[in-house]
Amino acid sequence: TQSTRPQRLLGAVQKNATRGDPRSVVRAIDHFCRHKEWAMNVGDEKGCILDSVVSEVNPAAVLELGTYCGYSTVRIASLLPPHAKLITLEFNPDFAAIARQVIAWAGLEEKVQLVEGASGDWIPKMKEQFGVKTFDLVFLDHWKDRYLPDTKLMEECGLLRKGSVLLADNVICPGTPDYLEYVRSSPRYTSQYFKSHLEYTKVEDGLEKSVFLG
Ligand SMILES: O=C(NCCCOCn1ccc2cnccc21)c1cc(-c2ccc(F)cc2)cc(O)c1O
Ligand SMILES: [Mg+2]
Repeated sequence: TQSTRPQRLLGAVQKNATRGDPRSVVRAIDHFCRHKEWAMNVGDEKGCILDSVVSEVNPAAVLELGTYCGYSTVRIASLLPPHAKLITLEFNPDFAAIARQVIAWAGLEEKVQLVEGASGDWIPKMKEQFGVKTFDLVFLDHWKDRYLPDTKLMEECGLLRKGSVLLADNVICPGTPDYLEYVRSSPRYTSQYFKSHLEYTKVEDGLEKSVFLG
């Protein structure tokens, strides 16, 4: 039977990356997506911006909304201090199954908890289910029309503290206009746009970094 693109991406990781070497996993995925098949990973250009924000925040607790094949999960987890935890949420069970194997190949299982399901269902249960107090960093990369409702939900559930950083992918392409309007106009956030390009293309895209002011 036909393989899926995520399965072929995993094959490229297992063929070209070294077990336990997160950077080689990232490099293998970027090479596959640039030269073989495009896929919706944050990619190498926006990935460098992601890396710099993660390093600056040096988070103990991270939430990623949208795992896909685990590319940004591996980038983030490889930069976390010891004992820091990354919870990543994926709606699609087939994507989740591939991501688990990519994360394992990178040797980062200890730092990552992959949860399957919808953000609207899981965000209200984060504290009781995972013993989370607040998130130091949230990477939004899931359905673009869920960025705003889920940000409001995280506020309501007390998952953000003064200084929590939201980093949102795709604020230009595919675009998240209602979310951008909200974080840029709300007195409760300080927002900054990092201009870049849609992964593996010349199309404009960017990341929006928003600091919650409490
Ligand atoms: O659609 C995208 N990502 C989202 C996937 C589903 O996420 C669903 N999902 C994952 C957890 C989760 C939790 N709760 C609900 C839904 C939840 C996405 C799309 C593009 C893109 C840009 C141009 C094109 F021509 C075509 C596609 C680029 C990106 O970087 C993206 O991230
Ligand atoms: Mg994205």
